[in-house]
Amino acid sequence: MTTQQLTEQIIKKKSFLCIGLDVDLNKIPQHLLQTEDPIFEFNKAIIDATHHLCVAYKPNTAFYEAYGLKGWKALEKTINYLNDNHPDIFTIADAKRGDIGNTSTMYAKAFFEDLAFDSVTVAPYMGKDSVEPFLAFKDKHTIMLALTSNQGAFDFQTKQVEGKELYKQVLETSKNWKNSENLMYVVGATKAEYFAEIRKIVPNSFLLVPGVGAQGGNLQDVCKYGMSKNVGLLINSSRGIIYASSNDDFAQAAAAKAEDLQQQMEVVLNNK
Ligand SMILES: O=C(O)c1cc(=O)[nH]c(=O)n1[C@@H]1O[C@H](COP(=O)(O)O)[C@@H](O)[C@H]1O
Repeated sequence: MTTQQLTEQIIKKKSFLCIGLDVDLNKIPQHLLQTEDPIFEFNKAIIDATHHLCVAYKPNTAFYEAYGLKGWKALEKTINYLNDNHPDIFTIADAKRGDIGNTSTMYAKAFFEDLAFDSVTVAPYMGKDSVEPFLAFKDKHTIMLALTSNQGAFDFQTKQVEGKELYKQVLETSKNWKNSENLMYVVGATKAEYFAEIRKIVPNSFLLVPGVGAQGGNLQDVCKYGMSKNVGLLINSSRGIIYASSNDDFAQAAAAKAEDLQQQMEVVLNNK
């Protein structure tokens, strides 16, 4: 998928919501545990109830890897279900990968070719030759961690390196990498006050913004400082949407939470 197609979808659906599919078997409704593939059944129900309200889904691979082969199968079924039924929706494998070049190429093949995700999250720590193998894939997107939503972001990311915060170095340096047009960046919603500075460096890049909902980030503040002229935001909520109810009505409850965020986004887009 191209960023142009993603932007068109945002305008059409009046939404830049990304729903995080972080499935925890301890949190899903009990009755699903009797089915053959509870993780997939849960995801399918959530997708069926929410696909008109969001433009992206982001399964975090940790929640699948934790269940071994069964979990990975459920991830494969989920991405296939999305690609078969909602090919217009942007898909993010939240795997936070990155390694020496030939290893990164294999990670990229796993997520872009074998599983056919549109994008994957990557850590910048190992530098250019660890990220460029991901960028080499046409119409696939590499979402690099810039300023994360957690407290630990202050351990390294905001520290000064040669007179500039490390996350700014990451943004500036990566702009010059080969195929950098395939880069997007992660910026946590809990760090809304940093968005204006970030937009000075990457005015047009898409930013994946987790941290709204369970982590307490504020949607309006993120939009105020982070929106680009082409919107340029994908705002993620995982637990705040998918665990809205643990009863039989879980999918409808998730849809209600997603709709609440979508409505707020529509207001922002109308006032843009
Ligand atoms: O890359 C991410 O998506 C990510 C980066 C970050 O800085 N903070 C962050 O919470 N995430 C992910 O975004 C999701 C947030 O989930 P909730 O807090 O439940 O909405 C989880 O899958 C996190 O792993």
